[in-house]
Amino acid sequence: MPQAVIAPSILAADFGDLAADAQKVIDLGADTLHVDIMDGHFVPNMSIGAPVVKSLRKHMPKVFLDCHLMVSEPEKWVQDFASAGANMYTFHVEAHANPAALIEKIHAAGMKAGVAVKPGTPVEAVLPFADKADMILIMTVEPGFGGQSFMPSVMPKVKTLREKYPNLDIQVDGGLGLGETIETAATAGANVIVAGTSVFAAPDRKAVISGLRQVVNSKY
Ligand SMILES: O=C(CO)[C@H](O)[C@H](O)COP(=O)(O)O
Repeated sequence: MPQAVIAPSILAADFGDLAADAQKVIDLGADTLHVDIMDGHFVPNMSIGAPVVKSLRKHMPKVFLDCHLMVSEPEKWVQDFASAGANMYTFHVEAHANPAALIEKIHAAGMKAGVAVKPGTPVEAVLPFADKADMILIMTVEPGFGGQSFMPSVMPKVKTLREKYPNLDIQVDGGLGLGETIETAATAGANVIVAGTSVFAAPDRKAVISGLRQVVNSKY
């Protein structure tokens, strides 16, 4: 299993002071920033778009920006996000008819490509792309909102992927924090951990980031 990657979701950050709040979690030990993009159509909520990624990039030239596109037309935004400075572009398998072609397009634009699945979508939907994508994201909540409860029922998807792809980056996203949720996800084989509320709302963010990392890295 690859090493832990701790990716705080800026959905839970202070949007009025975004670059500074995001930089704080990097300074406290986070590896990357997870940037949630919602279009109000694929999910029943709206968040931010490429201009905010561009601003973040200006303030933090070296931080890895892992962008999760919860949008109905992921193909439409590839160039905008590449130009804005995104490092990874993760789209939903449910939102595109030809994921392999979209992965190629994302790579051609100079970004890493991730493929995400909603809780109700079987893992078989992403298996054909697990050796083409740089990361598979198994959603552990229904996408659209931060602060929801982790769904352990999706862990068999993580286990299946980990058994088939020992070196794959497997991301989990939604409701993760110290305690039972990270134990469950790491035991199943997840190594890229998105955590919004549990990091940004914590009195001791550093302890949460290092605690999540320790649990994941204890599994291999
Ligand atoms: O993708 C998301 C919602 O669609 C968020 O990244 C996710 O919910 C993380 O937030 P939290 O850790 O607060 O649950």
